[in-house]
Amino acid sequence: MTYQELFQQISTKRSYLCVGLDTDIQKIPAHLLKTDDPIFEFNKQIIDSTADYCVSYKPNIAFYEALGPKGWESLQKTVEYIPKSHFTIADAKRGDIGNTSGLYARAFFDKSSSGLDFDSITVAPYMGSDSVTPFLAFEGKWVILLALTSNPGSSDFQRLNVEGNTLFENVLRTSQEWAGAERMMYVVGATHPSDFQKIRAIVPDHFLLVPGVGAQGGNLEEVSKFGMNKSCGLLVNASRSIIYASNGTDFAEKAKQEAQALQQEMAIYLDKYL
Ligand SMILES: O=c1ccn([C@@H]2O[C@H](COP(=O)(O)O)[C@@H](O)[C@H]2O)c(=O)[nH]1
Repeated sequence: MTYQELFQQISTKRSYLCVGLDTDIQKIPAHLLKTDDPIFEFNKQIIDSTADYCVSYKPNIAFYEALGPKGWESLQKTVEYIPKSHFTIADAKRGDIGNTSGLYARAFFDKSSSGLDFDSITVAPYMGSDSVTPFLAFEGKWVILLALTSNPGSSDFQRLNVEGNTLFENVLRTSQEWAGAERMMYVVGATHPSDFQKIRAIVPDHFLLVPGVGAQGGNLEEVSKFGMNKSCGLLVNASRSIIYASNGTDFAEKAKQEAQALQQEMAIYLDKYL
């Protein structure tokens, strides 16, 4: 999916919501455990009930790889089930020496090799350019680079001063030499609302993937007010607050209500801040 196509989806849906598929076998409703593939059955019903209100899905790979081959199978079926109109994110936080990164890229982008065909993958920038560029060798695929993550430990390294700027600012500046806004996004946590203006000054055009709304307490209006650009430029993720809104037989209906409420709020901010 291209930058323009993503913006078109956002404009049509009046939503910049990304639903996080952090599907935990220990948290899904008991009645699904009787099915052949409870993880896929859960995801399928979540996707059916939320697709009208979001533009993206982000399976967090840890939840699937923790289950071994069965988990990878559920992941593959899930990615295939997501409508093509929705931007898919493998939240895998990969990155290694060049030849290894190339294989990670094949694992998530090359369907003929791995069975997976994500639009994008989250990548850690710590190992530098040669750890990131192999992902960009896959035409049309996106890298979403960790910049300022939502967790409390983000300040341990990401805010360290390096030659007058924080490390995350250096990540934002240097990585623009590797790819432009058409191929690269950045992770910026919703838990850092006061950093968005400074970040926008460095990356005015890029999309930001913003986790941390919902269970982590980030404020959607602040993120939207300070983070939006002329193409919206935001994909705001919520995982647990949507997919675990209920653990009963009504889980899909409750997830729909949560996703719809976020979409309705986003529609207001698109009018107000775009
Ligand atoms: O900085 C980051 C990067 C990734 N995440 C991931 O996003 C979701 C958030 O889930 P919630 O349930 O909405 O809190 C999860 O997959 C994280 O691993 C993040 O939270 N922060």
